[in-house]
Amino acid sequence: MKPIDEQFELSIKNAKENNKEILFSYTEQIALPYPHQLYSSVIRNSEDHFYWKDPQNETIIIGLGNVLPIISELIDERFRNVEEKWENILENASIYNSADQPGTGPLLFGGFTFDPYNRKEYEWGAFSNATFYVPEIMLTITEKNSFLTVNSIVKPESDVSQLMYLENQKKKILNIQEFSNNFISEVMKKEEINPEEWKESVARVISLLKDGHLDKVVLARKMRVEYQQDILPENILNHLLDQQQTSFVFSFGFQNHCFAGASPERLVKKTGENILSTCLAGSMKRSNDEKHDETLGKMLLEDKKNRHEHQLVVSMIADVFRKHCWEVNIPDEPTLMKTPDIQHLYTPVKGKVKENTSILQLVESLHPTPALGGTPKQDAMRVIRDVENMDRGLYAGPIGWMDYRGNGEFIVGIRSGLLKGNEAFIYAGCGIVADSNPEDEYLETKIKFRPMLRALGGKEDE
Ligand SMILES: C=C(O[C@H]1C=CC=C(C(=O)O)[C@@H]1O)C(=O)O
Repeated sequence: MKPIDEQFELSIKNAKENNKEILFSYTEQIALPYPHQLYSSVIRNSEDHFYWKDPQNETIIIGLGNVLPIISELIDERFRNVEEKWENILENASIYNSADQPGTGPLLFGGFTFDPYNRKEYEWGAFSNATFYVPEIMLTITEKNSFLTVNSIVKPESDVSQLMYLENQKKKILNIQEFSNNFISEVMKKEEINPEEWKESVARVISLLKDGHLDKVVLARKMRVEYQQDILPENILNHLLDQQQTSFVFSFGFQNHCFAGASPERLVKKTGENILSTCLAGSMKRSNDEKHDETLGKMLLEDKKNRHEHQLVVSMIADVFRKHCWEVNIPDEPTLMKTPDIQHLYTPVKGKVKENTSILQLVESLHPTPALGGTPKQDAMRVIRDVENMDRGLYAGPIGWMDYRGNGEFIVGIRSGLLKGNEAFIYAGCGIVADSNPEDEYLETKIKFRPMLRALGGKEDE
């Protein structure tokens, strides 16, 4: 591969000849100059940024800056709209990448809100129904290698000074020396939003489930935490990385808002023709005592209500996979997935996808699974809109990335919160079925708030 300056000049020539703006992207393999403890510091002072890490540390992707936003306010068409815009950009792009590693080269990072039909609350003002962007500089760190990608929009009038600017920007990501600190300013106020009303909503939904055609509805609620000073996303990320090593850890900064969390739930991963999804539903608290923790796990595996909640998710994901795949692999029985605060029933679903099926088509077909919405899907969404009385924003929505080769990974944005100035809004929900109990569901959401509360430095509830 030719050096970056030669490739850049070729791209300028190309832009001039065709009289249009093109995306220039150049990826090189690098030796990472610092240890992983510094990763969270990379996002410091960067308004638009993202950080992504899967639980196995297979792929860490850190992006800074935003050279190309792809935003959609469409409702049903938002997935296709993002895909079309992305395809148009890629058609003319100048891409130089000799690595065949997924997650390198030009890549879109972002997310879809949970329900574009719902009203918007002020805290989610920065995010559209679909909010994605291509970062200016990006690090991709795999188990064995590290790659640096720079992206830039080349215009007919561009010159090499643009490249000098990019070289400077590269230093931002390569010359990190200082650790993020763990400092979080004092919590001034911590409030659960309408907890009693929420329990009443759960009771209403239970009676609907008892006499209607609905099988399951997931209801969520929120907490608001207020601090003396502005929250620094890098410090929250640092905490999440320390505390939630078995989850996907993400931070999505956009226009001074940051949606961050540690989600245990993959929506879909696509690598070539291989796809993978995770059915995660049915929950039980954990115990510090190993024996008791095992007993709790066994109780969960044998509990009829939780197995029913879980099976609805498996059936739905299996249907979507059977539609899009020529080979599907689903274990007969769930196993347990444990995070520090809670354990879940877990079934991984694998498939080999038919040709020409994109990751966004899969995201569209899967979202929301009955782990976040309910069954039947559309009726459950209507009930959530009616009774939840809240804008979920990106909470429980598909959050993730897709590269220019069509590989990518999306999770559902749970165990998460929105950081905005000196306020944090955090969210937790649970699956309601006919034999649920409002008080138990309330206690379950309390446990699900813990990972974010702990990361935010707020006192954890018992
Ligand atoms: C909706 C959430 O969790 C989902 C994922 C796993 C288990 C769940 C449950 O047992 O209810 C939920 O479906 C949340 O954490 O906010």
